[in-house]
Amino acid sequence: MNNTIHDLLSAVGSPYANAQDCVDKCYGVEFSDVYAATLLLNKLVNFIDEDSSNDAELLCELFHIFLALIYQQGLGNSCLYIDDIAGKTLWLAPDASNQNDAFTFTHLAQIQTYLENVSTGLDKLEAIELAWPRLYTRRFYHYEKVLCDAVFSRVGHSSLGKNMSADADVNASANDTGAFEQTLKAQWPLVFGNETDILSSQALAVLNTLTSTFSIITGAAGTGKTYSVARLLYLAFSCLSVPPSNMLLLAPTGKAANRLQESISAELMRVKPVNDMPLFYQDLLQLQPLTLHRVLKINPNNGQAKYNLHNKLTAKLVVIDEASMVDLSLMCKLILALPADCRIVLIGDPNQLPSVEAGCILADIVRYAGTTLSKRKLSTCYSLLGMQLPNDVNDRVFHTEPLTSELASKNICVGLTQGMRSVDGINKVASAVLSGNVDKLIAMSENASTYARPPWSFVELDDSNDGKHIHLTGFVEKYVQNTLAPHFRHVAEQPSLLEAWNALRNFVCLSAFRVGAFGTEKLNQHVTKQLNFSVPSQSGFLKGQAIMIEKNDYALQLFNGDLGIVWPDEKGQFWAWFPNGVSSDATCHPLMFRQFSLYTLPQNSAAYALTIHKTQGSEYEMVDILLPEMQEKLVTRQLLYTAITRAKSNVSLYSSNRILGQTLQNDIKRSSGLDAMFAMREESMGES
Ligand SMILES: Nc1ncnc2c1ncn2[C@@H]1O[C@H](COP(=O)(O)OP(=O)(O)OP(=O)(O)O)[C@@H](O)[C@H]1O
Repeated sequence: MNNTIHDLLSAVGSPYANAQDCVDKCYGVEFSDVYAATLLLNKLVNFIDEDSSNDAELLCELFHIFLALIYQQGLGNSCLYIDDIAGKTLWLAPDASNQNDAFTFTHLAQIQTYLENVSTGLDKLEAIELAWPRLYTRRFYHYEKVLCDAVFSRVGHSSLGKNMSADADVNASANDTGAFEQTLKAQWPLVFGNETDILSSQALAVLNTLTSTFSIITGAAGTGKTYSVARLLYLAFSCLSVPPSNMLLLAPTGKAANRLQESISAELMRVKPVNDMPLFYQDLLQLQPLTLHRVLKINPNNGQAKYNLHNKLTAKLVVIDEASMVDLSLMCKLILALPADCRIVLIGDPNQLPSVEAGCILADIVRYAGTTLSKRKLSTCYSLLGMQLPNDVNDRVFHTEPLTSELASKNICVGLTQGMRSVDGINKVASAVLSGNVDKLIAMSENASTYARPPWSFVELDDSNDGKHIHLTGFVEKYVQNTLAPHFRHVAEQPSLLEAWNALRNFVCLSAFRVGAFGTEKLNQHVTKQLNFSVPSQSGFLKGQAIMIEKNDYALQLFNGDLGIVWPDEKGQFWAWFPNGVSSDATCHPLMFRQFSLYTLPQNSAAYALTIHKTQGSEYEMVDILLPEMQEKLVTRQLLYTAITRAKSNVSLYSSNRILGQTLQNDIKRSSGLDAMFAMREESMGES
């Protein structure tokens, strides 16, 4: 068998003349996908018997199965479900112009027979793992297995302090438990002062986390996740004796880590012991959130982590914020590098956009394990504080439905549901998006018409020329002229940097993409054009201009996605200013800025309008969302949900009915085998 893609493709009797032909005929497939699938097949033919290696139909089918696997991984799926492709046509162009293009797979039984015929070869290939009906590349199979092992090995061990347990079924040291309870009762008024009869979901989430080695706190934006984490850190030190030096606060991106620092220190300031500030408290305030890449010291050239299975991190408590953005491979690397007795806490909103790379770990675990606590766990939490479990305690934290899995009885996850920040209307709008309910979304907007500036408005754009709706053509120019340019003119007119920054952060215009008529590039160009002669400028930068960093610069501590503002110093010289979080020194202004020369900044761009992806993890008072004028598969309900939940007070969506309807139909469902692995593990535990 020859080694070139061209030869291999023709040898397997594929319908393609060469790799480019395959790319042209399989809509969405990239050259690298064809290359990877060809390499796999090329290797496999060395390990299979002569009959099979001469069976053109089998090889052609295998080539396309490998191609589908690589293609699915590129879309963020960790595996390929064979039953999802059997008998189906893949890669058909949207206009379906040429019926000969794309590929139709044979039926399930035939694929199963093919894979059985080459099963010995697949084993020898070592790059592929078949866990029928799932097909993986070995790497992703290994990642899911590591994660499954980590969850199961940890959830069996609810723990308090060093060797303690809150659960009745695990042996506890009475002395240690007593000391824990005593300190907890003493510290409780400081952290959850008014919760003396009924515990909120936040308090229960913190107590659950303190008594578990693996736990999750989920909730939409503003439900108090950070509020809970700050109190968890405080109690972990005071009640479990975990020193801040053994705590790791992690986030998936530098920007998310910066934001976490801002919000955590603000929350920690609120639980500050008033007159008698213990020394450790200063250390807690100094706790610097890091990215996962940074803490693991991942070599950007080869992806190898300095800290790993054989060289573990020193940590007793690890909190991973924005966990929905962490991909499978990175999470797996982190878990391998953590000591077995280290508590792992995942924080995030599983309904937001999943990670850019493959995986949807948070959503997978939460779906399988549920977000409610058992009544027994609730009683334990109340009794730790010497409180009685009320008869009418909020139902939502109980297991209200029959448990579907063993893992669901392990009290892994507490869901926070009450919005503490945004007006209630925004949470309802976000829920309607998640349930895909277009009519409800539009109706909610009509009901809101009595407000001066409604919490939610849907501004319908249309092509129909009926005179009733804003016309799609020319919309962007008008929008910039009437809304976006005046906003930034207002920012530039502010008397001080701080006021300009606050004005800038008050409002954001979000678009789904960079390119296209409704893309951020076009919007930014239009704003620059509008403001060019009416706002002071220096070296091509306008006063009050929003600026976004596009590349990490560890030396300058500026990270991809960091947002800053162009503003003059007292001598009139323009600089880029980036907020520095909240100062722990109460005498300083709460918001400090770091100042950078405009000439030495890492790669950056004007940021009058931002993509939704770039604002994941940020919040604004008011948000405008522009959906693209064309139907796009990547514009999904998760994307819209993420955009809407950036708003604290008001959100306006500009789109047509048709595009909105299609967006809500595009529901990201990533394939992963975690559910199946969890179920198999439970089954094997049941048997043993
Ligand atoms: N129990 C509470 N009592 C009073 N204020 C609260 C409570 N819980 C949260 N808050 C306040 O509500 C706001 C939002 O909370 P927080 O930032 O913790 O939410 P979040 O879920 O972390 O949001 P995001 O996902 O956007 O980071 C904060 O100002 C916080 O101080």
